[in-house]
Amino acid sequence: MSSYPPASLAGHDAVPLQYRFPSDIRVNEAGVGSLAWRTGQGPFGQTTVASQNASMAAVQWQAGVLTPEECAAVVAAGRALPMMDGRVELGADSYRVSHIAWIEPQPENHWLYHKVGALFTQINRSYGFDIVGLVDALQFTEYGPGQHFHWHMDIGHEQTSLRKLSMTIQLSQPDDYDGGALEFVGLHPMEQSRTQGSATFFPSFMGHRVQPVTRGTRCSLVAWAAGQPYR
Ligand SMILES: O=C(O)CCC(=O)C(=O)O
Ligand SMILES: [Fe+2]
Repeated sequence: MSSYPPASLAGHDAVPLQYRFPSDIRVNEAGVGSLAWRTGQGPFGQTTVASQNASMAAVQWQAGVLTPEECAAVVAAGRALPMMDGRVELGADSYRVSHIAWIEPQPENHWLYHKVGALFTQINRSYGFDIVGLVDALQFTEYGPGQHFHWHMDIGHEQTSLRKLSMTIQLSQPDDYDGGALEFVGLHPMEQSRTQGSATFFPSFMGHRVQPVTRGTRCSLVAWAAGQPYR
């Protein structure tokens, strides 16, 4: 398994606060707030600390989470479902152009849900996010020539506000297609994510995109581990 940033670059050290917020705010008639601390407490010189999370913005890869046979089975299951137009329009621009199908938790797909559950539970030992399961079905995605998914986050409104940790599994072989690179804001394109059966994990708030496929077909399985939204 590998990750960016490398685990050795970041620690789990506790960080003292420069300034502490009180638990409440007073708002005057004009709607302007001011802070007040309880007697004996103050904003400065507090001993309160917060702990760093070394994996908070880390992308991690794991090779061989699905065998080639399992990848083929997921592609067959996805293609057997009604394929939906995954198009999302952003003004005049097509934000996302691909075909998707939802692999629901029917008995024949339980093995895949168990696999995804085990992968998330294991990788979350480093992220330490408050995740409880999946609220979305598993997403099978297929990109043909010219298809892509522009920069986006997986977190958004409504149900997507529960997403914490994203995973995409490569179902295609690297030479099945050209283009189609999975990229993250501020990081170099990563070749690891092209290996068939490999999983890429990342916090769902990280900006990412899939570059246009220029030849062939790229298939992926995408899942999101969910829990209580930020608070
Ligand atoms: O196809 C992929 O690898 C990623 C797709 C994606 O970012 C998404 O469905 O949110
Ligand atoms: Fe995404």
